[in-house]
Amino acid sequence: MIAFDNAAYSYGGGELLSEISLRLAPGSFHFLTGPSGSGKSTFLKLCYGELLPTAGRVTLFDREVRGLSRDGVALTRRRIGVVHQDCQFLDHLPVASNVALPLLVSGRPTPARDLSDLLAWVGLGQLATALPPSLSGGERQRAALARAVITGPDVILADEPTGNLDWELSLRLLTLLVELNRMGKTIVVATHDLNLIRQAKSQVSTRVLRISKRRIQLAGADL
Ligand SMILES: Nc1ncnc2c1ncn2[C@@H]1O[C@H](COP(=O)(O)OP(=O)(O)OP(=O)(O)O)[C@@H](O)[C@H]1O
Repeated sequence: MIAFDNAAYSYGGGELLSEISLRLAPGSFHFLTGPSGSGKSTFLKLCYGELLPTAGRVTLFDREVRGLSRDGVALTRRRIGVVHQDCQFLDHLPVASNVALPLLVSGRPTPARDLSDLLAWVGLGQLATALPPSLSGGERQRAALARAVITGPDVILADEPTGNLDWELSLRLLTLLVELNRMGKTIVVATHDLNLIRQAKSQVSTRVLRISKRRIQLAGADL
């Protein structure tokens, strides 16, 4: 589904990520860990074609990203939902409209029933008409997750989705990610939170990737 073959990335200085070769299989659940500044966000950006590898190959859904046209990249991105750490919303639009925005932008209809089901699933049914500035941190993250999945993506990438949440809210978000994985979605979560990873491991089969010295390795079972 997403494959790296000897891929590397450099922002212009030395290589930040080197010799990355891995496969994210359909339906897999991966965590990505590593020190601050080691390249976790950069790796996720390579996973959705926001960045192109500066060496080697990244293949998304059997198409090498470097060979994709601009439209090809846009179409590919529709199959990938991204939850950013610092999720941004259009503050003058209610939560429901913000969540539905990706469908609007891609010219697809938003069945009202689907939208209300999705908001209920993330626990925001009562806040559909609220404006984003009134949401708590946990509510914002769940709205961001709803927005990332409304297009029915095959892959969900989440960058420190629980970074600003307390443990209880982190668990709630994790439960939603686990449910998505059980529906067959491929999940990649960048996180510093080893407790979150341990908790996930008790619920679902996950693999942990760790960035160390510019390489990405499968972490041991010692988490
Ligand atoms: N657009 C950019 N131009 C130049 N350098 C960048 C750019 N984006 C990130 N970097 C640098 O690349 C390195 C890795 O950044 P990245 O955000 O991928 O790390 P991270 O592991 O996600 O960090 P954190 O855990 O702190 O979020 C950092 O040193 C960062 O300053």
